[in-house]
Amino acid sequence: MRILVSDPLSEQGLAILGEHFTVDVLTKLSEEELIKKIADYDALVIRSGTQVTRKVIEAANKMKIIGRAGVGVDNVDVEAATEKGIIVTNAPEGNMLSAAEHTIAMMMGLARNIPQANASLKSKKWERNKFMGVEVNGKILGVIGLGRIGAEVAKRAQGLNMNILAYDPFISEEKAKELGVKLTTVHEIVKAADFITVHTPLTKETRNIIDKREFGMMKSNARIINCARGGIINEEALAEALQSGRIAGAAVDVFVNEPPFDSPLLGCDNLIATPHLGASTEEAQINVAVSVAEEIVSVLNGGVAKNAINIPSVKPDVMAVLAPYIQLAETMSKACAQLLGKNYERIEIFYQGEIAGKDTRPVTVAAVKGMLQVALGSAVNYVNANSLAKSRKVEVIESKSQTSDEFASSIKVRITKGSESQSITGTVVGNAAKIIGINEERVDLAPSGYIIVVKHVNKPNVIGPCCIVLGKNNINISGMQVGRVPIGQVTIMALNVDSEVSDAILKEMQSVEGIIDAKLIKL
Ligand SMILES: NC(=O)C1=CN([C@@H]2O[C@H](COP(=O)(O)OP(=O)(O)OC[C@H]3O[C@@H](n4cnc5c(N)ncnc54)[C@H](O)[C@@H]3O)[C@@H](O)[C@H]2O)C=CC1
Ligand SMILES: O=C(O)C(=O)COP(=O)(O)O
Repeated sequence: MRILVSDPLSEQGLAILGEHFTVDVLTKLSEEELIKKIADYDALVIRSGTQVTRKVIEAANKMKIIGRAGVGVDNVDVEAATEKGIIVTNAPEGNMLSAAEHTIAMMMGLARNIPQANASLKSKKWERNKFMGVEVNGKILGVIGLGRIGAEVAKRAQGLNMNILAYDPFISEEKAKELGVKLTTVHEIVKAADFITVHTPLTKETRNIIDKREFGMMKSNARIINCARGGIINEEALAEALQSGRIAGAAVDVFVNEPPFDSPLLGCDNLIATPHLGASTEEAQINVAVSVAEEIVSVLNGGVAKNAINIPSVKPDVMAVLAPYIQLAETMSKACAQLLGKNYERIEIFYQGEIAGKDTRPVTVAAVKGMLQVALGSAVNYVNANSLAKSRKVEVIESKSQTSDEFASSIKVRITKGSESQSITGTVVGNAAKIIGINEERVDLAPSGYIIVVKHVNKPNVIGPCCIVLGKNNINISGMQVGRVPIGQVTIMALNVDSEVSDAILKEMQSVEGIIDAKLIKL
């Protein structure tokens, strides 16, 4: 397999990849060059320098995984990758401390005009009065985005005796309390803070979260820092606020366009800037490169992606419990879709018992995958199953009940088209998965191989002739389950058979008096 590394990656990461695959390091490729080359590769490793656009992804016909050696994936069209079934993964923790330290360094540099004073002295000037600074001690630091990096910045700033206000709609009061941080709104922060720092991803919601209006509310001695992503703070509004003296200064590591040679910010004396150096430490680069390389080795060898952004990822201990159910759910919905035999408009997955208390998202994705695979084959995988279901307008419904009947945990998959539906129930006993129900009938079947589901009237001389058809055609029956209903009523018989059964044989079975239908499920 071949890996393309299109941004600088540390030797340690390259060595891990090189042990398993052919690795090409080709940096600074244009979009056109990348499109031309990408079809040859099974995985792509990037940092912030490569734009992985929809066009690039459309050309990536062998690609299984895109690994971002760092945090931000705003340079990847994740939606396009998901539709194409490509895993997008990152290294969420490897550069967190470096980015937090850089933020603190930028704040201190900003407070004491260190870059400007350094440049002045090196041009043989001794301007002690010009570079009067401020202390950070006792000041208010507003943190917008209190995730991994935001929280590390808050902790370090507390060490400098700063008081922290934070805004993050996804952080609980409890977590904020644990960090000793007061949660409030963006507007309260911009009004009160002496220093403001942003640490969100760049999204629709966070783009321009600090704009002209927010600068209008700030104190005149406010200073603002962006070591997250260009565009979270509107660059034109920031340049105007700096040039007009509306605020005292800014420190910026990241820009809307990089390199930002046309940015109005570079002309502002009260701006200090670095060329996207937040993650540029020896330690961080080893961490992220090793993390992403190990992830790629795991995925391309059929293992799991721990840090995937576009598939539900769960902790390894939870995964150990879920794994047999993931396989079972996929098999059951594959069986169910074959029984229904037509396009479907809804899949329902009912979780009962202990499993209902777990994070069942990977099991649900597996059920959706199993159903779609019947029609779409290998074009569907864990990454694109949900998005394919959505684009085909198939509703996915999960429901849960923690009360269990005779099994500690069970799953029922029901697939519906109009007024017709089919359902299959299964469970895991020890490590063995089994199908315990087909529609309302109780069965006990291994969920593998070939199963013929025969709908018939419960009366004499139906099952025998039906089995004779199989025997006559040299099909061995390895297991049989018959639903228990009163004589004269309709029930099902499920037959495990050892080889494939042709349509002609199924037809012959259907012609037996009392047989209503006979369908083959291939698992
Ligand atoms: N300058 C550099 O070299 C580096 C920059 N970064 C950037 O730093 C940023 C933060 O990274 P992490 O802390 O690792 O990510 P994270 O995912 O741990 O934290 C992001 C936080 O932002 C919050 N958030 C999301 N939407 C929000 C909204 N609308 N308003 C307020 N908060 C919101 C989330 O709840 C989360 O707590 C990312 O943009 C990342 O790309 C990361 C590493 C290095
Ligand atoms: O990890 C991130 O989000 C970063 O911004 C670091 O970017 P880089 O890998 O240094 O191009």
